[in-house]
Amino acid sequence: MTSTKRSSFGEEFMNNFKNRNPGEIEFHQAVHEVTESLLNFIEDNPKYKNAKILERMSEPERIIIFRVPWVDDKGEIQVNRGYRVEMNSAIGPYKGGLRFHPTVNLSILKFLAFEQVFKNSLTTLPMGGGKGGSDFDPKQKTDGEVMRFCQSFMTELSKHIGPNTDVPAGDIGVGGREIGFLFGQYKRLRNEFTGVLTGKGREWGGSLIRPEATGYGTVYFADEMLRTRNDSFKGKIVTVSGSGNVAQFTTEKVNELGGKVVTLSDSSGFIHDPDGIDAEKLKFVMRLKNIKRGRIEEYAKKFGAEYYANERPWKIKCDVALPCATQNEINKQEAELLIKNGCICVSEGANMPSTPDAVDVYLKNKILYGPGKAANAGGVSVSGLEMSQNSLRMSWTREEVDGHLKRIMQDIHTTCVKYGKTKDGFINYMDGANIGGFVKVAEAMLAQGLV
Ligand SMILES: NC(=O)C1=CN([C@@H]2O[C@H](COP(=O)(O)OP(=O)(O)OC[C@H]3O[C@@H](n4cnc5c(N)ncnc54)[C@H](O)[C@@H]3O)[C@@H](O)[C@H]2O)C=CC1
Ligand SMILES: O=C(O)CCC(=O)C(=O)O
Repeated sequence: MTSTKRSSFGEEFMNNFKNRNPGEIEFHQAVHEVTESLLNFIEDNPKYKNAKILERMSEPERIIIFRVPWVDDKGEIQVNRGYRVEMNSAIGPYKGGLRFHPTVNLSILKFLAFEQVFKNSLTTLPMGGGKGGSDFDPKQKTDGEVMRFCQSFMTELSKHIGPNTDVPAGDIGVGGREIGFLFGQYKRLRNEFTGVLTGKGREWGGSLIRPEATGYGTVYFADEMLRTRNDSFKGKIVTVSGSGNVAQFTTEKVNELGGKVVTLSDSSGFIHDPDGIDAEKLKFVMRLKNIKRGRIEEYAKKFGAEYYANERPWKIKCDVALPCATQNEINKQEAELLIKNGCICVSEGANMPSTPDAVDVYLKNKILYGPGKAANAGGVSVSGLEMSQNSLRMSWTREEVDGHLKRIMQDIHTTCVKYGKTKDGFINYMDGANIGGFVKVAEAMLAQGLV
């Protein structure tokens, strides 16, 4: 096959895809990245091309959009929009988080749901892909307001989900509090106590290690990558962005493995603490973010660290960078700065935090780059284990779940190496994750006929 033919398939596919999804730039970005990785593979395996697998995988099986009316503390009616994108169920029930954030729109949820399909396939567990959420902003809302919103959101969503159909979980703005309110309303409406959501509390069907899993997994994956160069976290300076669920447990695990985390951020700015964010300081961050729901700037005031308003942490010199906040939070200039300052490894706790030209910089410089769909798959993996425990009506110990998580992250790493190793020995984890995630879903779709 000539390279002209290869690129013309890609171009035609992307043009059609963009015409079908006008203006959805994040969705375009996610599909384009996967397509680039898959072009040669699909040309070499015409069964996938003939069955239009990529065309089908980039079209959601179903999208549900609904009105979410609720009453605020002043007695005023508020109206938000709710979504669930059910992307692909070839290898299991739809599975993926809910995001509550004012920026939520269809493009963002379709990109997240598309990524989730590949990620869930990589976990080795039987989970399809989906994602949902709302443009509701939980910031500065009281617990009562959040509860009323969640109850209204679930009143509609409950018609479309179920433990064998679609199992949502948390994402940005959706943590233990929100999952509790959502679960309570589902149970009340359906009169069923089932594993319809993951990330539940320990006492009511949740799994140990689920809160920690995404952050721990991101660090386990980075550790696996470092091992390929006979290296480890010992003595490494690490920059982390975000200060929510993923950032917190990423920091905890880096500390445990002997590295030093020197930054955290939120949407208002970042803090730099050259002495390191140790266990005591991390406890303060957890209280600040999970209970007080305050701003990261307060860390600087408490511990005398530097605070940089409206900036991101990538100008700080580091060995390892772990973006754990949101999409497109590292651009080309920032990626170049990371390399210039000696960064040797980027492992993505967030979904698609690096812009395409930032990824090009990592690959051109042959640093260790773990894309989100591989590096942050630990969260959904333990969600899968939560579903297994719910089905068995059993709870596994912390050690058991952590052992499974470690093994799954190692398996994902092995898959990336299998499909991503280039002739000169460099491991292109992006290609590896995209091809490795694709094959299992594509084979299932071929086996199940035209659905
Ligand atoms: N919670 C989970 O299990 C998983 C989460 N992820 C991804 O990890 C990332 C973080 O999610 P969580 O920690 O769960 O959410 P969270 O709501 O607990 O924390 C989000 C953090 O990102 C920061 N943030 C949000 N928007 C930002 C912006 N525009 N600029 C700078 N900072 C911003 C927030 O201030 C907060 O610190 C997201 O990309 C999410 O999709 C990926 C896999 C699983
Ligand atoms: O735990 C889950 O089901 C979903 C986690 C998630 O949303 C993600 O992996 O991005």
